[in-house]
Amino acid sequence: MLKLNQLASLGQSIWYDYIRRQFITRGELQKLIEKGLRGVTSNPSIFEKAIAGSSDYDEDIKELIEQDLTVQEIYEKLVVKDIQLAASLMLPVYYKTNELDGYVSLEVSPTLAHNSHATIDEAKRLYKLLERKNVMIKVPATQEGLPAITELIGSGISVNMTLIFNIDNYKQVAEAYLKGLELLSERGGDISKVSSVASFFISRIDADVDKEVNKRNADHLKGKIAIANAKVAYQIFQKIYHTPRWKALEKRGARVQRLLWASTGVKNPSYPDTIYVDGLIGKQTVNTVPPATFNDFMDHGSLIITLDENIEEAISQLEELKSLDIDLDKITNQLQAEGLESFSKSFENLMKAIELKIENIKEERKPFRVITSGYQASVENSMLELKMQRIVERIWEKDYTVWGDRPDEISNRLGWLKSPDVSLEMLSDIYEFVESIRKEGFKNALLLGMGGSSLAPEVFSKTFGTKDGYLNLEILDSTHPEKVLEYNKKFDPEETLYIVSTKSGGTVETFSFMKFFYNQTLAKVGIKNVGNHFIAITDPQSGLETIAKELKFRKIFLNDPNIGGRYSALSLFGIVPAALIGVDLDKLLNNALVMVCNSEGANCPIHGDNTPAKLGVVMGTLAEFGRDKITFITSKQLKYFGNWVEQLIAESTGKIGKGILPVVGEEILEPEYYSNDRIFIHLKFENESANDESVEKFKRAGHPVVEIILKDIYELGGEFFRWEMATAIAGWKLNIQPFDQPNVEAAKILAREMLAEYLKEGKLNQPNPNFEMNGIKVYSNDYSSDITSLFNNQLGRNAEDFRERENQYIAIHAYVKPNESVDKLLHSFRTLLQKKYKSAITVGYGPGFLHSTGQLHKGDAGKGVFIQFISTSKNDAAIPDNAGDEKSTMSFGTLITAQAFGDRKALKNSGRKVITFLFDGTEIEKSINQIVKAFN
Ligand SMILES: O=P(O)(O)OC[C@H]1O[C@](O)(CO)[C@@H](O)[C@@H]1O
Ligand SMILES: O=C[C@H](O)[C@H](O)COP(=O)(O)O
Repeated sequence: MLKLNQLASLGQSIWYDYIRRQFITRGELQKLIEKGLRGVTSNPSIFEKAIAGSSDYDEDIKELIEQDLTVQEIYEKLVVKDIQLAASLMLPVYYKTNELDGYVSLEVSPTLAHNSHATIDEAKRLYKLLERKNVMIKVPATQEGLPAITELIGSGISVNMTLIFNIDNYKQVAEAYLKGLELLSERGGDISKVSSVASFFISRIDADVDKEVNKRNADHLKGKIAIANAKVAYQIFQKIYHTPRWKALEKRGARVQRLLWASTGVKNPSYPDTIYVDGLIGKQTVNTVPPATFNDFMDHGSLIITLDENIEEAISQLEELKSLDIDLDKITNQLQAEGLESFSKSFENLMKAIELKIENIKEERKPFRVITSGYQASVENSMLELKMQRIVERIWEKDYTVWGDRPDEISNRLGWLKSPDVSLEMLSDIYEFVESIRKEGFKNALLLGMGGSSLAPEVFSKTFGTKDGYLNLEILDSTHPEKVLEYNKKFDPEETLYIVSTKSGGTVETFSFMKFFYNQTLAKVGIKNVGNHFIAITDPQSGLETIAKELKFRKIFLNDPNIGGRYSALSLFGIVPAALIGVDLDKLLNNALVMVCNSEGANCPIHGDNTPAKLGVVMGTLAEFGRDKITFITSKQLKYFGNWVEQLIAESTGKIGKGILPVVGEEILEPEYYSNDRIFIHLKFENESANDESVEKFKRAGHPVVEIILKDIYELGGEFFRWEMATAIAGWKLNIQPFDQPNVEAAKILAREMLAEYLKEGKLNQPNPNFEMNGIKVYSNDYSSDITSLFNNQLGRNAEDFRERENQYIAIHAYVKPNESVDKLLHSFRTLLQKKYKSAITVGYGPGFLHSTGQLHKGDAGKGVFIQFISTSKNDAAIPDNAGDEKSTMSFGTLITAQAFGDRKALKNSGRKVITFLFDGTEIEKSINQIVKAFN
């Protein structure tokens, strides 16, 4: 028997907490009905995401604009049509279950929740408008909502009472229902024809109670109270529907008002994903689940009655809560008020989203546009393939076979799909933490981390800047001793919060920074206070968690371990640093949620506007045609987003002899300097035209272009998600596993070997240079003895020479202290190289890029040629062996040199050409200039 039918035979119906037009019209709802789905619920947030996040409604909106309707009227037409369509599909269930199930719910505007009369009038009006028997009108269970339920039931209208969190409130709802039935009976109505559910919210309770429980170290109560509260409600339900008063109504055909478990998606990723389904199975109940929970339950949910089990335990858990001085009534009442507020906000946002849609449609604005330039047919074929193989749907079902034969490093790397939701739940905790930091007078935050643990915070710090009264956030991801020392001078430890950020909890650079700054801070503020200046962001049970506990860090943020570094922007790794500079995370994450909605399976890129899927297909398909250099042309303000997306694409796709090379920060030249291996991404704000002309030229020259136009910086929330999903889809297309980084380890091993030798012999064993030029040591694969012939031999005399091997690129690896003037120099060298070789040239600082593009450099088809600049340093800084201890066996200078030569060896071992220049750090600019001159 089908799983949902088995569940129904245990007395529980599963409804779906989700709706959107294509989900209904493309047959997905029908498929779920065939699997045993018995109802649908909606709420203002669901409609907000559906309408703002897709083009599903655009055709309707176009027609409605013609009719000169208000935004509110347009909204109503859209949702009424959705509910009617869904109700028609559900009608057979309604009849088959003898009118028990088969309902679709529509909520009255939450803004009316404190006005009984207005709610009643509105509910009646909507019911009439819907013209379907199998609909329920959703009414918030406020004090003013209670008389509404009596009147509505008394008028024969089926009602879904929503936003119930509290036991007493539930009793009031049940009482109002009974009164409604009695009223209907008095009025001569047929009480067997009316139906009702009481939507009792679950996971939001745990999310709030857990915070209080944490403060009291009562870990055993975490994740328990929401279910305990629901079990008590269920006991009350059973009592109410056994009273003589009920029996009398039942005789006349009345149905019980079933408890409907709502908010049953897991908000805390460390809890089992079906906890709020498995734990709440019992007779005469409904559970309305969001799509992710539905998939999880179908995959591994259990089918055992649990609601009647362990009631004593549930009661004692609630008692214990009281004894800990946690007032559940207060929390649940507050939750109702907040729930109402957030639905009202969604409602407002929804109106704004419709307004924007209307504008976009009227002005034919397209915030996302692909110009395929001759590849249209191939892209369309890939889209079809994507559709036929149900790739988007399977990603949301967390099906690892989209990318590989084994689940390893795939199944436990898909947590990012839920990051915006999960992070939203954590905001109040994070804000509380930020307030405490601000109150204590911290001025700076220095984030210590590499790759995925540092790039999103850098986007936030450089793009959003610091809001008044918040911290100045900077990022340290260079082990160059001069850079480390610069921060030591720049930031007074007394005013600084150090964010030690590493998923694995063991990255050598991050640990070295941590030990260094710990000792500096210890010297300044003393052992009692030093821990107060440090926080950790890491995975549970990582090495960092252990050490952070030992060193008494003021806070340890434990991230969902099912998220890889480059996919962590919208998780704690990105949002904690963002909160410290005052980014409005609610706005950012809601923006991401709209993109989540845009990327859903219901929004097929062929029949809809699933832009992440489209983008991923375009990236993957064009790469197969040799257009494997994805070149970002961005607004100045969005420059750092380029660095984040660079890691995402390079580390995800560059492996097993394949890869897409991201090119960011390139000077924009005339089309003649580019080969036919490019695809351009034009990412800009609206009303901005700085690069439009150049982009037009690229289009005219036959290059494919993707245009993405943002309204404001908060739309970056959506961009993070769009590119994550697109990269995952490009991975499918290219037949690679996008979540591992198999070649990163190679360079690490070789660097470690060098360091081990150093520890044994007291010096680094560097290879012998080929030749020296004015103090610059030069290393290469050939026998050249001057720079000009070296470049000619290794790169070629001209573009034709260089491009003999199709699609080559040059990557400049700079193991020097990053600063503005060096940056300029490196980029002008880059431009010179590009002009000469008419090919893509990238620049990255070491060792940062090792945690980003380094994977692709060693993992792709060997298309890169590498130029390393390594500067020694006069001022070195010792890396303490242990935090809190002066003893040191290695310095940052030694570490970075070992990393550079380790990577040189790793690149050579994998058959790449590498040219290395080693020079004195006091004369970086002079040295680079000399090299550039010789090249010229
Ligand atoms: O967060 P962690 O574990 O310190 O890793 C930092 C970076 O290093 C890498 O693992 C590559 O070395 C990246 O994937 C990651 O973003
Ligand atoms: O009908 C119920 C609501 O739509 C829903 O379950 C709310 O859940 P949430 O807490 O996940 O927003």
